[in-house]
Amino acid sequence: MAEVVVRAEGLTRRFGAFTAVDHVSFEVRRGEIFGFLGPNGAGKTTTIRMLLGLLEPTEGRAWVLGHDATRETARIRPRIGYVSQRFSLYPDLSVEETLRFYGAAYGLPAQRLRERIPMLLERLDLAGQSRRLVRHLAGGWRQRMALAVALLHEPEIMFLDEPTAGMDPLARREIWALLYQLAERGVTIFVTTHYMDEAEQCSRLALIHNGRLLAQGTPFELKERAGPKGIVAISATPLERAFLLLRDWPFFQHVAFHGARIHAYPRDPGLSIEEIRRRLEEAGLEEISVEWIRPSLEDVFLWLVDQAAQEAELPSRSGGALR
Ligand SMILES: Nc1ncnc2c1ncn2[C@@H]1O[C@H](COP(=O)(O)OP(=O)(O)OP(=O)(O)O)[C@@H](O)[C@H]1O
Repeated sequence: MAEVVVRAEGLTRRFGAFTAVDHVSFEVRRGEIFGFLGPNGAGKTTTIRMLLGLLEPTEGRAWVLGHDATRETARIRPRIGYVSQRFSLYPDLSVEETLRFYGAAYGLPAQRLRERIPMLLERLDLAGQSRRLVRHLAGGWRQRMALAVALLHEPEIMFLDEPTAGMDPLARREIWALLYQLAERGVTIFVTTHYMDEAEQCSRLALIHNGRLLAQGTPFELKERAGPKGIVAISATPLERAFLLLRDWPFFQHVAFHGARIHAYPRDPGLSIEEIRRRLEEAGLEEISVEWIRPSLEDVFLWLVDQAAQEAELPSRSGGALR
């Protein structure tokens, strides 16, 4: 198994009485695309800031490349790259000038920059834009620029905080293709997202909500948690009535609308869907369809959030939606 390059143990950060990150533990291995998935306000940025040594943990510890993330930042920084949510670039510099500027600021030797800049422009498909001023670049291109800057010093780990926030689907896909290329070259990617389709593309995921890790594993493993048969998808008319009935029956631990259907997590994998159908019929519902399906990551996430809320008996704090 590949070496562990990021490790968090009970990482916790409080702001006054508010706990933004609550005893979070995970490991990231070299070459992985590790996704940190959670809605707005879940604690993703705060976790990254602790891993980067920008924020001190209130409790717990983290190690990056074997060094203490809080005390040994000087040894870590030259080996990692970071693209923050609110990175800023100089609008009056061209793409190539920007790379030269940051390369010099990082203290990279001129000869290394002469090799590195054309290679990055090529790899990030920026060669055609090299003379363009940053201020004339569209969002997706700016994001590539930010990636190129963060890659100048050949980092072993890239920390990316919602690198595709606000982008159109095509630009998002292109950024993800780049992340794959980087991972194939052995760069470890630690990426936060609230997009489910992006989470699907990660080698491993940690799901975070209200500062707590709800689960971690590969997308496949997380979906397998529902049990061997998966979950039950139900449609019926009227759908709202079916929802209220299903929610009150003891067969399911979590019931949620999913477009024009209802997705329900069975308490018992031996549940008979014929029985559910019969009960819906007896209740006078029409156009009934009941079947086993594989859950999506969104199903898994909503189920885990619901479970955590039930355990804590607290309403969910985070208003942010996952897409
Ligand atoms: N310096 C701070 N002082 C007080 N509260 C903070 C501070 N930084 C973050 N928080 C709070 O901690 C919680 C987690 O924030 P964080 O930015 O880590 O979430 P996130 O998952 O990255 O979400 P987003 O995608 O919106 O950035 C939020 O409720 C936020 O308001």
